[in-house]
Amino acid sequence: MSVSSNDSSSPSVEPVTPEQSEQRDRPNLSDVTELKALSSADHRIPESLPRRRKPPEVSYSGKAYRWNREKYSRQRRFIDIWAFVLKLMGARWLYTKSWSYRGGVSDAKKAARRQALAIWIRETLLDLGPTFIKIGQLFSTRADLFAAEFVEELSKLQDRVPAFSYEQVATIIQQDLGKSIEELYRSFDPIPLAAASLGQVHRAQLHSGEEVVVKVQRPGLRKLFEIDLQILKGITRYFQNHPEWGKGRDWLGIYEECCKILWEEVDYLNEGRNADSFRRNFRGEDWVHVPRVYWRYASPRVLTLEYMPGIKISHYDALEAAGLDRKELAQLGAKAYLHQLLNDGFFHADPHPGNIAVNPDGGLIFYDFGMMGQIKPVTREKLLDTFFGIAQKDGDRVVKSLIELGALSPADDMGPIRRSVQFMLDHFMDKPFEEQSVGAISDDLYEIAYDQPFRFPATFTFVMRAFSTLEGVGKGLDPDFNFMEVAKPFAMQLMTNGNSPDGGLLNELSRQAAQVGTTAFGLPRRIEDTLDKLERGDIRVRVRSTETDRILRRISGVNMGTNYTLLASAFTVSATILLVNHLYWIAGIVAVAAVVSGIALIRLMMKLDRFDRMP
Ligand SMILES: Nc1ncnc2c1ncn2[C@@H]1O[C@H](COP(=O)(O)OP(=O)(O)OP(=O)(O)O)[C@@H](O)[C@H]1O
Repeated sequence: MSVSSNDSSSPSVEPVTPEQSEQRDRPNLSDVTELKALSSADHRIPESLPRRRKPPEVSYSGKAYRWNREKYSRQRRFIDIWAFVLKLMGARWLYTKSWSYRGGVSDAKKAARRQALAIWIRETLLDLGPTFIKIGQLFSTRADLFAAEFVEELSKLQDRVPAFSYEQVATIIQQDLGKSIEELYRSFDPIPLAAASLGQVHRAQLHSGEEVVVKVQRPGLRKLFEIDLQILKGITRYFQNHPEWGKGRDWLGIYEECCKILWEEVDYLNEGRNADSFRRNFRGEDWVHVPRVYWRYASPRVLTLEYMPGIKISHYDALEAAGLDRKELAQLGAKAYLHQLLNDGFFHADPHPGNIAVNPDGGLIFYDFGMMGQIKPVTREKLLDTFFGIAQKDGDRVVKSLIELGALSPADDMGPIRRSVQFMLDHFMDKPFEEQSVGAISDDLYEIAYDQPFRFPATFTFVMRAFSTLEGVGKGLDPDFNFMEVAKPFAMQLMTNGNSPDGGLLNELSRQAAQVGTTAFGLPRRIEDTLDKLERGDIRVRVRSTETDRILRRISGVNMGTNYTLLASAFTVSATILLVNHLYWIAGIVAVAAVVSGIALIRLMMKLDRFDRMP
């Protein structure tokens, strides 16, 4: 990472250009240099601290962002956000109308329009700033809620936003830690190593000599979140009450989930605690590294971490140049995730390639612990139950465990959902389990969930996203990589070593044997199942009686007959009065109405007579 400044007395913070930003994610040989720097500790950090900074208010594209300031006007945000929502609703309405397009509504054209809308949404979210960038990134995991084009476009939402000034960095550190940068750090690089929507990362050195990075939060972020989330609550309520969009969707629940995640992300003390827990979970493993937190230099908006550089896991050329085995790294990545999920129940919920690096010994370094997922032991038990259900292609068991997991909200009629799950099990289980791709499985699941009156909870979608992202990372490193293959021994170990809820596979089998035994002595299994389904309301019994039908039809016919009689009488009386008053034309029209009502009455009477004569 180059650290340079043209004017040491008054250097200005340059926003990272798209080229520089892209450079970070492309295979980059300079990463190897970075590793050498780690071993020799000869990187240069400017000794003198800059005094004046000019806040860069333009983005990489040269565009000024209205949100990039310390103070926000509630009214302005209200107008900007509602303008976006109204435009979105208008665009959506227009895009679904065939008459507005001369070219017609072929599927390809519809998809192209949806794609154009998705691109516009992504760009506008970037314009609307950090809250919306983060929400867009969160929604990019929700293929159960949004169509594929939108999810794909949102997943490209990278927070390439302007860095904020060194002056602002210095003020935040002084306000939060009560000391100036000079007092706290021997040196401090004014140019950020990375700048994202929520904060930026600077290299620094402590007076005790330790190399560190300082993560500083964007000024005014909490205020912006407060304003935006309040406005969004109003919008969410509107959507929830909308007759079409609110149907079957818990938008308020989704809003609450987003709020929880966003507030957790802006608390750097929480991120520090997460980093510590994560390191503790891997303390026995020398192949996973987590930067140490310097708690004396930490606050909700400032986090000082051990400097731990490495080659980004997606920089394949640099990895090869450093003599690292890509296949092995792919396995390690998957192993690290299975360890987190199955052993610890605490996992990194954002494993994009920018957050994982490799050190010279081939160990994995994890960054950014702002978004973590947690799976409680009881949830793990249910997950295992789901696993058994999938293995046995038992749709009932899968749905039941998913309900217990909170992954499915029980609906009045679970029949269609159960049938969809069973259909998926019958189809995707055609292939052996280890040949499945996580991406394909989650796509199937989301396809089932989309348009159904249930939603997956955030944890579940995080796990699926973490797995599919990781699968992508693994396949990039090693085209033959198969996540399921790596997962299988882990799952088998869990099932057989007593960690499983029921004490292992043998216990599970004996439990099932006992169950079968009980059923054999009692009612046949199918009757039991049917009674279960009846109790759950999955089976609807339709009782039809011809006699009741006949009576109902007759009652309804008699009702109609009364109406026609009334109409015919009213029209006849009116026509007579009009005739007496010499209003011949109107009288004629009303008389025709009276005749029509009379004919309808006669036809109805004949129909009723036919019904009565039917056996
Ligand atoms: N301890 C560290 N040592 C070396 N580099 C680090 C360290 N922590 C972070 N970085 C670098 O800074 C980048 C951004 O860090 P991090 O992801 O924690 O910030 P962020 O503001 O949460 O960014 P984003 O929202 O994009 O994930 C990392 O990708 C990594 O290159």
